[in-house]
Amino acid sequence: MEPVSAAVSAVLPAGGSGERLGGATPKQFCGLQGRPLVSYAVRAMERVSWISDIIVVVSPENIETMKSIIEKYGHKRVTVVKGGITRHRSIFNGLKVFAENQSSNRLLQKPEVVIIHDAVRPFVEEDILLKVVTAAKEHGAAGAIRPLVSTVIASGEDGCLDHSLERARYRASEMPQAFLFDVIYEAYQQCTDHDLDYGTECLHLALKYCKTNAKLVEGTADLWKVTYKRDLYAAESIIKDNLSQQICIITDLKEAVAQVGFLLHESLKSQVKVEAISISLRKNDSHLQNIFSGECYNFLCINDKEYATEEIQQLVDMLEKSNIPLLYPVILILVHLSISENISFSIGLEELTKIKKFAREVKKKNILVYGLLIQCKVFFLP
Ligand SMILES: Nc1ccn([C@@H]2O[C@H](COP(=O)(O)OP(=O)(O)OP(=O)(O)O)[C@@H](O)[C@H]2O)c(=O)n1
Ligand SMILES: O=C(CO)[C@H](O)[C@H](O)COP(=O)(O)O
Repeated sequence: MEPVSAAVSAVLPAGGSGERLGGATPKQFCGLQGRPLVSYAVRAMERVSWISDIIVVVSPENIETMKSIIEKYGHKRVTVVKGGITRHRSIFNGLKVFAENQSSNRLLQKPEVVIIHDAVRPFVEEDILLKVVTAAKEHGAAGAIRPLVSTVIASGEDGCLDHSLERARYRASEMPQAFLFDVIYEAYQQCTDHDLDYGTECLHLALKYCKTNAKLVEGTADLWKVTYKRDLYAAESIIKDNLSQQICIITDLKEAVAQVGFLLHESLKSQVKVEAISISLRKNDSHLQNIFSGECYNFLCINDKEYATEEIQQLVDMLEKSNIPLLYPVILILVHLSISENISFSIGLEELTKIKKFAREVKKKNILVYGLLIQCKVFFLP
């Protein structure tokens, strides 16, 4: 991926009440796999190293809730800003922290490009963010689009069909969107109260007030906005699916063990995202740290040592020390590969008891340890 050659920050409006979803808790604070929806969107931004500040705009009564979410999930580079009564007013408040001195928030460094992304669209990836930011740098504004699912029609005053739009010509406007900061800030400053109270489209404000025709970028299907209750269930299923789709295979440097890891990698890679690393855990490898922060929750450690508890303990220590909170159960499968001429397992009862005890202990930390013994017999040809 080409590096981004502009200062970029992001504003995440999260100040709505989620009327269409219903219930007492606004949708951005609803838990998915035990973690609030807004935290997924913040995490998606935070993972992108070239985004400097992340502004989360929430209603005044939810400021403390948001601050505690930031604390609990260890979010970094986030500033919480008080929202307005409509989405446009919330976004405008978010932008102001880069342009105006305010009593409640310190003035932040103005970015060249600002991303605007609804906090209730949790699955935004770096590549689409990069596309809209690059296009915004060139065109002044850019936004993700999707094909329409249904035809848009207009009804007349009598409640009957007045006209319909040719579906193939129109697109649904989604998020993320990105703007040259000066363009979108100018548009918000110029726009009317009617725009702020009834408008739904930031790209439209840039066009109307700054004559900036946004570049439209084809987005992926999972950019949709959580709006109704069924969307929460869908989002939860996607999260579960993503978690089971990544595995990291760790082998030590011994040739036979590394070979097994390689073969496993080859056979799994068409089905799941596999990271295979061949390291000694003692080296506290930074690559492994990156895998943790990439939110991989499944690890397969293959070794041929008789006493692997020490190694698995190191992995657990590294997991705990990594910045990511252990939000879901981490699965650690310990494969003991015994390659010998004899059929008997070389791992002793004492070691098995130790592993069982260790597994019971770490289960309390949401880390599930499983053990597998594989005996390979070596045949020597005369
Ligand atoms: N006063 C508002 C209203 C909305 N939003 C945010 O804008 C995004 C998209 O808006 P929408 O899906 O319409 O959210 P709600 O307004 O909460 O939903 P509803 O219209 O069903 O009440 C959400 O992240 C929402 O929290 C905001 O920051 N401030
Ligand atoms: O899709 C969008 C941008 O075009 C917005 O997310 C959408 O307009 C928000 O509007 P509403 O609050 O009415 O759902």
